[in-house]
Amino acid sequence: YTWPSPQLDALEGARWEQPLHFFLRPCNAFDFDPNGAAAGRASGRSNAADWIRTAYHDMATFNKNDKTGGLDGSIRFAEEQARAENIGDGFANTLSKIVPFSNRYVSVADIIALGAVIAFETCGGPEITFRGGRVDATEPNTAGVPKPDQELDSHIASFEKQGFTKEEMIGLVACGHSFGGVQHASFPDIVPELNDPENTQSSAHFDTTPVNFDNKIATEYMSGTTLNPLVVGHNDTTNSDKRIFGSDGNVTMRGFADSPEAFASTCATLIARMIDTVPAGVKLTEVFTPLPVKPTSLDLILVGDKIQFSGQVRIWNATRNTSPQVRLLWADHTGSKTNNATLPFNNAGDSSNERNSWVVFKFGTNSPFQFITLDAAAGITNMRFAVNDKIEDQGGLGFPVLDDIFFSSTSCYTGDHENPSGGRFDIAVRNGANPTRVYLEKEIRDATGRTTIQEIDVSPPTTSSPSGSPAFSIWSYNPGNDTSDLSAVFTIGAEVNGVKATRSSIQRAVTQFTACA
Ligand code: HEM
Repeated sequence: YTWPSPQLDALEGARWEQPLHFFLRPCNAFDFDPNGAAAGRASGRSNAADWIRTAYHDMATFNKNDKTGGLDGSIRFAEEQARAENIGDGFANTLSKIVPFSNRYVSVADIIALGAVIAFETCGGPEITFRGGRVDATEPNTAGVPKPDQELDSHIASFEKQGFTKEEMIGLVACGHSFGGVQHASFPDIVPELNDPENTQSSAHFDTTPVNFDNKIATEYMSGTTLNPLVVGHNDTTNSDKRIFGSDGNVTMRGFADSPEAFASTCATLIARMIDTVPAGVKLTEVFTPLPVKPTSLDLILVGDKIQFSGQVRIWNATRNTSPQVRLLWADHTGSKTNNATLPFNNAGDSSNERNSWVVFKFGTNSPFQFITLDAAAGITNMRFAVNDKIEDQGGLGFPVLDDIFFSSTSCYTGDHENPSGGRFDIAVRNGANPTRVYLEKEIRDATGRTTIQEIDVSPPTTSSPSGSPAFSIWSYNPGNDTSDLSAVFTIGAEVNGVKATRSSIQRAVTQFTACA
């Protein structure tokens, strides 16, 4: 895709930089057992397994006939979690970790899908094709997640309704049950209390490698050594994996046991289909690859007749040792294309996950990084980067920068810095931009946990508005003593020629400016 796209930029970071993978380091990490982890013991459960099960249970309500249900974040509703088909605390645990990573561009449902993708990719599984754009349900879905005590025919019918054939059912269950196990607490009739100090949650595992993806779920099943509690459980009524795995005479499972590659590629296909099972009307994004060069966190602030410009640029597939030299070249409103600055390497900033590494160059954030100071009238219109002298400009398009509407350093707060009693947001609007509306955007969660944007109108200039550059006018918003606005962070939105758009990726609070004179 072409930068900038607020939604794809956010999804690209979440999907490829994978901040969620820190919760899966190591893959047996489990954050909800103070007696186990605190005492240095294995809990027998893992965040990774819970995330995969959460994605499946959110999706499994899909009804292909009327295209309702599916992966839409409805598992976050207490009413769904209270159903017998969703027994256990795995869903609440998962959501408490991953939902904070959802935002205006990445829905709760996208983050649930991504949690499963990242669990597979971090813990030995295949790469899974990911798209974004899922829409969060506003109410619980109809029940429909399979339970272990159902008969084979009803499982076949259930997967059929979810959009999967019998063979695909075998695959999907085997892929999921490559992780985790059955807990005593949720299924005391299937699993006894294990009294194992290295399995404090008493989870009877589906295979001998419960925190990693591999085909042991199939090899152990085929060789008859499996301890899978849904295959060799003492009560045959709940041996659903046994009925499902054997439902085609073991043809599918034998294939998985014979070929780890075939199992991995089948899982990549089926898990991708599972997470792309969404209700009618939802249009998923394209599949996107990591941008080789990606500007992020760009910020402009008007200071007198100058603009302080700061931001970052991420270089994909690089490490500290192979770090390139990066120069920023930019064009401005005077037509000059020769401005340039060499970007300092952020020493803290080479990062990696299980699969990728990248380096981040920062400019204009904290010492020792210097602001790039622009003449306010000249501003900036477009960036290019020279990476080891090779020009990166998205095939000639460059990286366009909107410098028409941004915060002015005359914004200020009154009273205590920690606890302001008042203040003013000043917004610089370039003469000629002619917005019909300028507003502050506050990201809030609605009553159902979805992120929405609250807009607060900013007033056009008055004669007493502080002046800085003759190229700009100042619009202002005074929150009075509204403590919710004085403690909040905002981006700026504007409507120009009937088109509404967010102007900056950086959120600012009134206390990020100086005290009012
Ligand atoms: C007929 C279909 C299925 C049945 C009856 C079934 C049943 C179960 C049961 C009883 C548990 C134990 C839960 C607990 O103790 O809290 C479990 C765990 C799990 N299931 Fe399934 N499952 C099915 C399909 C799937 C599918 C399709 C996936 C994913 C693709 C999946 C992923 C998981 C995972 C990862 C766990 C482990 C959770 C943990 O260790 O905390 N299951 N399943």
